[in-house]
Amino acid sequence: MSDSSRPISSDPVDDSAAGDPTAENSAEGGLPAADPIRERIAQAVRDVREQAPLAQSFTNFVTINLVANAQLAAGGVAAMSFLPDDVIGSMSISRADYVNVGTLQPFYREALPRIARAYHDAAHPWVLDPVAAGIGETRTAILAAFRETPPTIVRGNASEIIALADMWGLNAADTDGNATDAAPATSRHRPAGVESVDDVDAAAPAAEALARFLAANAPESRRRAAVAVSGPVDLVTDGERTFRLPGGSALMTKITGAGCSLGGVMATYLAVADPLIAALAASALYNRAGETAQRRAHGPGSFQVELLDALWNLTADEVAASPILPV
Ligand SMILES: Nc1ncnc2c1ncn2[C@@H]1O[C@H](COP(=O)(O)OP(=O)(O)O)[C@@H](O)[C@H]1O
Ligand SMILES: Cc1ncsc1CCOP(=O)(O)O
Ligand SMILES: [Mg+2]
Repeated sequence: MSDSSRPISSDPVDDSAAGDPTAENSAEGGLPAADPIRERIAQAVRDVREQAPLAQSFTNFVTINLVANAQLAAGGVAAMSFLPDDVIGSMSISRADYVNVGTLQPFYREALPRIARAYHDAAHPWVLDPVAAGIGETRTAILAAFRETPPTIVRGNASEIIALADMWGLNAADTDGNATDAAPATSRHRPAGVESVDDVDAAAPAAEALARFLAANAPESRRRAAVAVSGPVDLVTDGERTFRLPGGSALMTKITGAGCSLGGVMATYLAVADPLIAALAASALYNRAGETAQRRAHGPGSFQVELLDALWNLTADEVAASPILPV
């Protein structure tokens, strides 16, 4: 008996089933093929493969291996550390960093705000993955502290983005990106552990408010920022422009670390590109890679292997041609 809730393909590999992303783009009012954003995405993919930039990670210990392997497969270089002196000292060689609060230890409460302060003072670009935002006193204290020294990109699922915006006092009534003195330290909103309980579209106002806040409170030398919300259709915004990126595979929810490794790869792209392009490029790469992997996999195990191979094999033009729909 088959179980239709199991998103597992056992069909033979047929890459002709890949569809034509260009046709999907024009059918759905996507960015035109000649839009400069597409060329900048392709350039970011090529630059990472040519320059192999280091993007350092302070990440959770469930998915740390997949994060490193995904960064390598995208063409970057990985280094993982949990020591503030290591992370801060390596800022001179790491061109962008990735911070993920999935599995916290008590000492991270002091370490992570110190690292974020160092990033801010050095105008060092970084991606925050606010895994399980809204859950736990230590995580809430750390995420609340980041409001003073905000990241360049926030990447999370819909519930995490809503919870972080809520925690920082950036609800729909405060969408101008201004910091308020009276931000609540806690969030009323909670994901189900590391899983989202909200639709991506429900997170759009929070994502846009968050992106404006990040840009307005970034170090003076770089005032640009982005927020990427992942789900069946991803949403990427810099606070002024918002895009939907359909695609990917439901099997991405059946391995642990699809979101974390997407965040790590976003940091890799942030090493060579501005925040909006980095967020779009990584999201588009993951969507196309998820589709390729689903066609080839027979379940979650082979899916993870195929996902890494697809991150490696997709061409810059294939990534740039991915459906990107302005909202
Ligand atoms: N139902 C789905 N269909 C297609 N792609 C999905 C689906 N759910 C998640 N993805 C993709 O999986 C990756 C991780 O997203 P998500 O599961 O939302 O992150 P997280 O693991 O942080 O919750 C993203 O590339 C996203 O586009
Ligand atoms: C299962 C788990 N528990 C704490 S962090 C983590 C990994 C979350 O990974 P992702 O957000 O990419 O699904
Ligand atoms: Mg996640």
